[in-house]
Amino acid sequence: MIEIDLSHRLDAFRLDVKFSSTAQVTALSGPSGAGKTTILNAIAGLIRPERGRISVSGRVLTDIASGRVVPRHKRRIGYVFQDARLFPHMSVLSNLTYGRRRAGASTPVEPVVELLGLGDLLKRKPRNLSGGEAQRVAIGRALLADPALLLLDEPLSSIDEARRAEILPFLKKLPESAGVPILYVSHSTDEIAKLAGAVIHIEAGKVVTK
Ligand SMILES: Nc1ncnc2c1ncn2[C@@H]1O[C@H](COP(=O)(O)OP(=O)(O)OP(=O)(O)O)[C@@H](O)[C@H]1O
Repeated sequence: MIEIDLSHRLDAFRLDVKFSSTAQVTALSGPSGAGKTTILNAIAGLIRPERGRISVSGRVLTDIASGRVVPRHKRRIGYVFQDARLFPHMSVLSNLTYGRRRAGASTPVEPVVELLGLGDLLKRKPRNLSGGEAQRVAIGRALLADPALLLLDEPLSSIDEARRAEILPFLKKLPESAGVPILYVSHSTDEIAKLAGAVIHIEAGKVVTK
């Protein structure tokens, strides 16, 4: 269960949202500039909202009123950005185990490699991966840090149609096989229909009921 109630201002932009979800995959949809990434950044602890409360699976990560703001490295939030942001000098395997070492997690590597179909890629450098493969590695790296919630910010937006079809099945089976709920930003109604159990629609910094 994720419970979000926050307000934040970025210059002229005002975010005021309240929602909760018990779905395994929750989609955040809405037009460009609506505030979706700002919500993910607040959950990940990259920004401190002016007001509000964020809890994930009963654990309070942010509660401005009581002064509780868990530092980002202790949040157990996996964050996968639009571009994979892998370490270019490291092999796929080193990229995968980096998050795990950093989080002090002991998640076994093999099931994640299998789940995401990375077995043949482990020795490669990121420059030798397709966009879809790189995103799968980024998701694997986030999963191996044993997150309580996985944030995916349009993970397929920089990937062409053919490669999207390649990665969608992996995303679909992720919550059940990895046991990690997902909050997923997407503009694509098709993707949302295929993946999400709940949809939160954001427009101009507010939750809109459709
Ligand atoms: N650091 C910042 N300073 C000022 N305004 C910002 C800053 N970051 C974002 N904004 C503004 O806040 C609003 C929300 O941005 P945000 O990135 O959360 O939207 P989004 O819904 O994720 O958009 P997109 O789908 O295009 O990624 C936008 O109007 C954006 O211009």
